[in-house]
Amino acid sequence: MILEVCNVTKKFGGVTAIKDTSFHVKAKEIYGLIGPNGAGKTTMFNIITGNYEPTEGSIKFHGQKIDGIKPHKIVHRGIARTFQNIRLFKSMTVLENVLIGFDYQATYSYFEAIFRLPRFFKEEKRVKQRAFEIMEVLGIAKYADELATSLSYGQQRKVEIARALAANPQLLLLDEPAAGMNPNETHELAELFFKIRDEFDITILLIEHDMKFVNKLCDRVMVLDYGKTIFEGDIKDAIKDEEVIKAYLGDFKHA
Ligand SMILES: Nc1ncnc2c1ncn2[C@@H]1O[C@H](COP(=O)(O)OP(=O)(O)OP(=O)(O)O)[C@@H](O)[C@H]1O
Repeated sequence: MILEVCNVTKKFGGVTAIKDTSFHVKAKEIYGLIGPNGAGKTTMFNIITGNYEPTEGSIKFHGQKIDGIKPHKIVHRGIARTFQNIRLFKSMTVLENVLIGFDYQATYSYFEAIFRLPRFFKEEKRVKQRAFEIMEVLGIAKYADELATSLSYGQQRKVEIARALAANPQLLLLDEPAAGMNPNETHELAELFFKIRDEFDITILLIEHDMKFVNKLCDRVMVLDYGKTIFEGDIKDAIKDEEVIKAYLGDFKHA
């Protein structure tokens, strides 16, 4: 088991955003976290990535407790994420944005960097090469020297995913990756995630509203409604589940 969410509750003052929720994700699975607006999905991501501490319960990654650990240390452990609203550096190129994801992995010292010693150059070359490999897989290498914000919305999402992959994660968390995309782009994105899972040998946990996309991509899902788990299991069963259909006001019919 790569990720175990155990009886997590998160309260913000009087608001209970997540209530006694548990689920687990297996290695190389594509797992969906779904539910209506305000259900607690992003809060769950923020707990897994160390941005929030759970009020109760715990998170285990490869069997080790990670709740209470700072976000940058969780990235070191092997969990990277993208955000609901694209967060790219506006004045940077696509390549520079991807390179940001590598920073913590630098093996040269501050001293070696200042004096531009050989290890610095060797490491810089290795990192740049890896950035191009990642951009190649995502089909954005041709835009390497363009300003990231000059790309289409769909391509910018890929830059964000490339940056997350640069951290060399074992678990990738994607917050509404298909938001704002047209059906063609969404179809292409689903294929890309299968490719990413296989080529980078990683597990994907994603939040998504587009049920067609979830149905195509996910092995299993967890459905939250007002912070409570209303379904956990196979996507094929989720789309037939009465309570899930009710919470989604029939959205699943289109899946
Ligand atoms: N930092 C915070 N302080 C106070 N309340 C918060 C905070 N973050 C989230 N909440 C509340 O927790 C609940 C769950 O919010 P959350 O953003 O996790 O939902 P969501 O399922 O991700 O929704 P959406 O699909 O709209 O992104 C909401 O009632 C929200 O207002």
